[in-house]
Amino acid sequence: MIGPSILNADLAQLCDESQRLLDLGADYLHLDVMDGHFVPNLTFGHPVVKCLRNKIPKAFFETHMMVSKPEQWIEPMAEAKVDQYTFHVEPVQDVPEICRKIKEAGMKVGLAIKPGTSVDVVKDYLDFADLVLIMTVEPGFGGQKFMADMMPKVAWLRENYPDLNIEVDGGVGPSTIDQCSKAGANWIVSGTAVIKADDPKSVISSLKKSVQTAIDLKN
Ligand SMILES: O=C(CO)[C@@H](O)[C@H](O)COP(=O)(O)O
Ligand SMILES: [Fe+2]
Repeated sequence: MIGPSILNADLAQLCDESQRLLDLGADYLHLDVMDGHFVPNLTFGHPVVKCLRNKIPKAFFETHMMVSKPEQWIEPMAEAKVDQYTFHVEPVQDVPEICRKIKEAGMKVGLAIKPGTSVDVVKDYLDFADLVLIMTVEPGFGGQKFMADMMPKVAWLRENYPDLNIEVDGGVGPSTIDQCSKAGANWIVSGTAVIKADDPKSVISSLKKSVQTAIDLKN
């Protein structure tokens, strides 16, 4: 599954850019929501996601919630018809409670961890989650360098939870995808590498091929 991040796209053309990426083979849209508090950057929130949903009724929307109070945005994002609510566990006291509220609101649950957070932190919550997002850059900005030293987290999760959806996000593109897919990631976020490519369709298809090849080799 390949989900482009539109963070580094022309946000004045959010709808056209999103539709273009879906038409070029993207499986879902990864929407980066930042509150200027959990991360030192601001993007957009549920009003924009809702408008985008009105224009793109069918695609799978994942919101990557880089926010200090993820509980605050569950209802508005559900109203905006978000499919998957992926939040960072670092600022949260009661992770199972947030997971329960997300599910109750009708969305899938993603648990995200920053590079400095051990994968042990999520292991007690996997029964409540549909996906774990391993950040491969410090959250906050697109276009950063991929952190290969996050791959042991992915590999450990894949080894111990063969059916878990594992997403990587940050600096992933044609030159780094093989490390991710070999470690066991099956949901791939790619921003700059897709958006800035001369041929985004072939980038999306090469990312997919790498993931599929790794899955085939394991089976
Ligand atoms: O969540 C984030 C950054 O915080 C990501 O979704 C990036 O925006 C992906 O962009 P690239 O690193 O692929 O350019
Ligand atoms: Fe993201």
